[in-house]
Amino acid sequence: MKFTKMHGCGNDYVYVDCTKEVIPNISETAIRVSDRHFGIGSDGLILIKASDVADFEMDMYNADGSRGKMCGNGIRCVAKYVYDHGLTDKTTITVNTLSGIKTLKLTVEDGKVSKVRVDMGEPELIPAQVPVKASVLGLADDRREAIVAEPLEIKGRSYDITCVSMGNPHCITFIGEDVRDFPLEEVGPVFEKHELFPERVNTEFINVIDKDHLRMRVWERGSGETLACGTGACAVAVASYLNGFTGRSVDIELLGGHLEVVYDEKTNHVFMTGPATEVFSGEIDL
Ligand SMILES: N[C@@H](CCC[C@H](N)C(=O)O)C(=O)O
Repeated sequence: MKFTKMHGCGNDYVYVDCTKEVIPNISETAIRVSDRHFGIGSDGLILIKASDVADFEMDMYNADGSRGKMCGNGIRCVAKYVYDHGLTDKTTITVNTLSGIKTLKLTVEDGKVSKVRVDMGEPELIPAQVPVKASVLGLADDRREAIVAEPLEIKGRSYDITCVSMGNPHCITFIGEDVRDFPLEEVGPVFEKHELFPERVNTEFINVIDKDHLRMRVWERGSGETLACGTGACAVAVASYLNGFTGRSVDIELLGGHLEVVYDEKTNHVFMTGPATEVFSGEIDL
């Protein structure tokens, strides 16, 4: 299998051009290639496919082989791949995902994509759609209002949580201590598998730096701690705005870089801008 390793702010995936390759047993292949000791080493596997409804299709798998509906960092890298590898010469492209068609605007410098702006669509706030089982928090399961700053006890500590889907479920909590010192490995898996989240969850732990800046660490369902999460950053921008911590435009500092996110008032869409980087290409026997 020919592959290309790419990352967006350190959130790294193995990319396969499935307009040319056919992958057997995709979940097992994702587990195998993601292994950082016995495989290529990545947060998961992303297949780039032809599409009947958009310019391309993205099919993404986490490191544990589970399928993701959307990947914010991944989709920027898909855009870079298809442009830099000559699959398109368009600088505005559409990509179909399990959470709908996204439109991406590519910035090209010296013939290569350096930066991508993605229209991530509207955030989903209705608890049952995120999905979140609101009754676990003592709220009605058919509630239409967002879950914003509701207390949840995890390992003897109360966290105020806000729940947002950006095509995949996110639980956001703003904490007082420096996120860089937070025991994510202990706490992240407890959030991920909590009964509140019927499809597991991605959890973001956030410091508010000021009205325009946030610092974030993330525990992703299916991959554990990653250096960045694009859908997570978008969910965080929405959550921070709903909590009144920031305005509609924020710079988010992640362990692997920065993402700019705008929660647009007119369209109710979230726009994410960030880098995409190719690391190396290779070939692996499956
Ligand atoms: N890192 C991604 C999100 C990947 C999928 C996620 N772990 C899930 O299963 O929901 C991003 O950049 O958005």
